[in-house]
Amino acid sequence: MAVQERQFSSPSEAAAALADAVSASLATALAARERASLVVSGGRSPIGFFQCLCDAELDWSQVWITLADERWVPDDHPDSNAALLRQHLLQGAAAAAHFVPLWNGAATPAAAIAERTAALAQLPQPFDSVVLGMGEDGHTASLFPGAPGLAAALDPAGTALLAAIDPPAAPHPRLSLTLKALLGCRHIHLPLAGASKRAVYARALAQCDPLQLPISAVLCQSGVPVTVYLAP
Ligand SMILES: O=C(O)[C@H](O)[C@@H](O)[C@H](O)[C@H](O)COP(=O)(O)O
Repeated sequence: MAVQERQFSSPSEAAAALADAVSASLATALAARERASLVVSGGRSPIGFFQCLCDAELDWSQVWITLADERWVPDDHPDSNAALLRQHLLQGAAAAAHFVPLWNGAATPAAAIAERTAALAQLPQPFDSVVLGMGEDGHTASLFPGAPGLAAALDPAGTALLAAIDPPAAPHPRLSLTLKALLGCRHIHLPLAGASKRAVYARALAQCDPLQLPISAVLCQSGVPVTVYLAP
């Protein structure tokens, strides 16, 4: 396993440390390769991290950003992850970054896969950093337990970068990066706050059964280093 744990006394301390680590990974990438890439998750918990990261002193005009997953709603909908990013990350210095959204206005996530797969080629790959989240059902990105197509989206030998997912118990159809795409990176960061998420994380590490707790697919692999930022 390639998991390193870091403990923090509050979610805001964890968010600041995560922003420092991601900005250092982007600075290293820019020094070595001219362009850098970053994949981030939506949901509620990354807002503090986004607000710290957007002020980082980087040549943001050479940074390409996309999402680990998107809810299939217009990009001005309150549940849109793209809207969240525009509001909290693509601000200040980071407004100069190139954002490659997953939502493209197609009727369904499945109908968007071919065109958005081509769009993802704009990002330098492997991605420099992937920042994931985790739900209390063990989903990460939009790889939800019990969703039709989950096994294919979790296949490390699969070739697809995107999967259309209908979460059994969460709102909106989704377009998600597959496990293959998420692992195509130099480093994965996973911030986790609260006792319930910590308990799910401990089970996922112990059981390593991705169909039950999809985050296990990230935690129980050894190809890509994973840093977990734990906060109360
Ligand atoms: O669009 C999404 O819903 C996400 O990308 C998802 O994978 C998220 O990271 C987790 O559900 C955690 O969400 P919270 O941060 O809201 O707890």
